[in-house]
Amino acid sequence: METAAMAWTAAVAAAGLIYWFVWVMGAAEVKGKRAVDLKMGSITRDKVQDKYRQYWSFFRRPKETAEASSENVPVFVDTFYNLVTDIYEWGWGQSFHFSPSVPGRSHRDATRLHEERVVDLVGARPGHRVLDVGCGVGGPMRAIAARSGAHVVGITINEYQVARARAHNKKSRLDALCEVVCGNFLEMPFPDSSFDGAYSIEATCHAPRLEDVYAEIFRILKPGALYVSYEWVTTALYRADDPDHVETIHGIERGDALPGLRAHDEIAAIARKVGFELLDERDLARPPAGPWWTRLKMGRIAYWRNHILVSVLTFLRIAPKGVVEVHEMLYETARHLTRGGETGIFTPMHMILCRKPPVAADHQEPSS
Ligand SMILES: C=C(CC[C@@H](C)[C@H]1CC[C@H]2C3=CC[C@H]4[C@H](C)[C@@H](O)CC[C@]4(C)[C@H]3CC[C@]12C)C(C)C
Ligand SMILES: C[S@@+](CC[C@H](N)C(=O)[O-])C[C@H]1O[C@@H](n2cnc3c(N)ncnc32)[C@H](O)[C@@H]1O
Repeated sequence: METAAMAWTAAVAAAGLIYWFVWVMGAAEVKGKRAVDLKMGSITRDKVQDKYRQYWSFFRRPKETAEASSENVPVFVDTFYNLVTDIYEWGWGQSFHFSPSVPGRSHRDATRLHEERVVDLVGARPGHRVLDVGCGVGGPMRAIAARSGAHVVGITINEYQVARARAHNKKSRLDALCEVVCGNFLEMPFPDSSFDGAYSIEATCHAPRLEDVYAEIFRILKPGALYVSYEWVTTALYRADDPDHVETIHGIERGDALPGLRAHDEIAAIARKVGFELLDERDLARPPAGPWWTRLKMGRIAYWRNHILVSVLTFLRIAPKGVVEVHEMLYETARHLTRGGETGIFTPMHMILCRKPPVAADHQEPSS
C-alpha cells in the first residue's frame, strides 16, 4: 500500500515537473508561441531534417555559393525562414531584429523605440501608404502603424510568415491598417510610384545584389518619398587579413542565410547608383547607444533550457526531427553575432535615409 502511494506521488510529481518544464519554462519570450508549437513553417514534419541539410549545404560557403547561383538565394532564404520562424518567435518575440539596449528599459521597450524611430525618419502619418520591405511576422509593422496611423503594407518571401503576420495583425486589431503580401522584394508586385514611404529593418542583407532591391524600392516610391534602411554590414574595424574576423563574419553569414555581408562604405554608393539622394547615414549602434548584443549574451542559460526542451520534444516526437540541428545552428550563430558586436567589426543597424528626388518643376505635367 505504502509503495503504491509512493509510486503515485512520484508519478504526480514527475507529471508536474514535465508540465512546468514544457509549458511554463518553455513559454514564449512574448506570449503566444510555445515549445510544443514548433512547426517549422510550411515544411511537412518528415522533410524538416532534409530541408535543413539542403539549406546548410547551400549556405555553408555563403559568398561563393551565392555568387555562383544568386538566382537560388531567395529559395534558400525562404527555406531558412520556414526552419527558424517559430524558434525566433518562441525565443525572441515578433520583431526579428536587434535594437540598442536602453538602460532601465525592457527588451520589448528597446525594440519598440528602435522601430518607432522609423516613423519620424520617413515622416509616416495617417493617409500615407508605407512599405515594409521584408516584414517577417510583422512586429515592426504593427508598432509603426499603431504609432503613425499610416497604412503599412509588408512583403515577405515566406508564406508561413504571411499567415503568422496576418493572425497577429488581427489579434492586435490592427488588420485595418496592416496588410501583408507574399512576394520577392527583388520583383515586387506593386505599381510604380505607389507608396508614400518605405523602410527595411535587417532584411535587405538577404539580397544577393543590394542594387536590385534598392532599385525596386526606388521604383515603387512616389517622387519626394523617403526610404530608411537598417543594414547589416562589416564596420571599419573589420580586417579581411585577420582569421578571427573572417571566421566571425562567415559564422554570421552561414547562420543567417546571408549571401555575403557588405562593407559599411558600400551602402550609400549603391543607394545613389539607383537614383536616391542620401539624406543621412549613421551606425545606430555607436555610443551613446547601448550594446545590442547583450540580449544575446544574457540569453545563454535560456538557450540551454531550450536545447534540452527541443531535444525532449523531438525524442517524444512532438517536435519534428531536425529541430535540434536548427536550434544548434542558431546557438552557434548567436555566438558569432555576440563576437561581432563585442569586437565592433559588425553592426546590424547601419542606417541610411534616402529620398527619391521630387519631380523637377519643368518635368511636371501641365495642370488642366
Ligand atoms: C535579422 C536577422 C535575425 C536577427 C535575430 C532576430 C536572430 C539572429 C540569431 C537568432 C537567435 C539565436 C539564438 C537562438 C536561441 C539558441 C534559441 O534558444 C532561441 C532563439 C534565439 C535567441 C534566436 C532568436 C532570433 C535571433 C536573435 C537575420 C536572419 C538577417
Ligand atoms: C530578419 S527578418 C526581419 C523581419 C522584419 N523586418 C523584422 O524586423 O521583424 C528578414 C525578412 O526579410 C524577408 N526576405 C528575405 N529575402 C526576401 C526576398 N527576396 N523577398 C521578400 N522578403 C524577403 C524574410 O522573409 C524576412 O521576413
